Amino acid sequence: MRVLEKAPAKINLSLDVLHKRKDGFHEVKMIMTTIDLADRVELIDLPIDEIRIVSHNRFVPDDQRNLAYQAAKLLKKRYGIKRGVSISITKTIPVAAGLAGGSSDAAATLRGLNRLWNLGLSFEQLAELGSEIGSDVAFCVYGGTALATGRGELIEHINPPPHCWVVLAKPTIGVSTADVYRNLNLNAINHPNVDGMVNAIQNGDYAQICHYMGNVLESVTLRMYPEVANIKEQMKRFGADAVLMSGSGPTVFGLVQYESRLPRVYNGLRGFCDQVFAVRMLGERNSLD
Ligand SMILES: C[C@](O)(CO)[C@H](O)COP(=O)(O)OP(=O)(O)OC[C@H]1O[C@@H](n2ccc(N)nc2=O)[C@H](O)[C@@H]1O
Ligand SMILES: Nc1ncnc2c1ncn2[C@@H]1O[C@H](COP(=O)(O)OP(=O)(O)OP(=O)(O)O)[C@@H](O)[C@H]1O
Repeated sequence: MRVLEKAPAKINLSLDVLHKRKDGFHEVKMIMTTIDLADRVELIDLPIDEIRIVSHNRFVPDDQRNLAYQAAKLLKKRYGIKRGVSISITKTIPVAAGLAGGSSDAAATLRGLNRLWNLGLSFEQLAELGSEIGSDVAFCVYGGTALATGRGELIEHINPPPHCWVVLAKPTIGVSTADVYRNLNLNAINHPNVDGMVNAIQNGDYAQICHYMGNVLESVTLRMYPEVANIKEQMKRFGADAVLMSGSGPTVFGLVQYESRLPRVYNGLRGFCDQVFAVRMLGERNSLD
């Protein structure tokens, strides 16, 4: 049997870090939403008890380092499953980009294996398993739009933001999330108003959404990689309504309300970056279909 799952990327419309926890992780408060940029994860039964990763992307590990592999292994162990699976990942989401590509592949693997192996697990159970793999996986199990707290695994669903376009530009560098958190100076944080963002989204107020966009991790990544600040500047100059770095970066996204303004932003950025995308904000829970 064969099962196909869509694995969409996320962006953080707002990302605040409250403090460092005893377990070494940081307590966060952030708004995540899915966008129409997705990997494809295909799961096929194997006649032998083995997890196989197939990915024709040289930046994606094809062994136990792959988060999709870890998802399958965790499910097998937790539920004593003695079946093999081939996990074929077609990457569209740039790697190490701040868009949760690996986390979304892991979440898609959890959803897909739940179907392939008829486990009957709820999304809540899958999200709980996912949080053992990485902080972003729980959100990616559900997709949609959410306020995420804890180390990012405590998910509270909120309304989708109003429809708009998202232009993404990723410089050729890859960023280590652990390095960014490690270099964050908690005493010099300019905290974004995450509650203001929640209200703006619940009210469907596009201008206020633009107003409340903020990400404390920008301070670290922009210092490490000045080209990210340059891309932000260019995106503003080409007419995006609001511009922010996603997650720990280095991808920068810009919101554009009117389709007529999109070509100028998209084409302008193509001159600076080789990885540029113009996609729809999805934000609805059924965006995984
Ligand atoms: C930056 C974000 O992508 C925003 O959505 C996430 O906070 C990071 O999520 P992620 O990539 O799934 O992160 P994980 O794989 O769980 O953790 C990678 C590393 O980032 C650091 N980390 C991550 C999440 C968190 N709340 N505090 C942390 O300090 C830890 O050093 C950890 O070892
Ligand atoms: N399925 C996968 N796809 C991409 N990278 C993966 C995958 N599994 C493991 N990795 C490893 O994880 C690292 C980070 O990749 P990923 O694309 O998930 O980063 P990210 O988008 O910055 O994640 P996040 O936004 O959750 O911090 C890569 O360098 C790669 O070695």
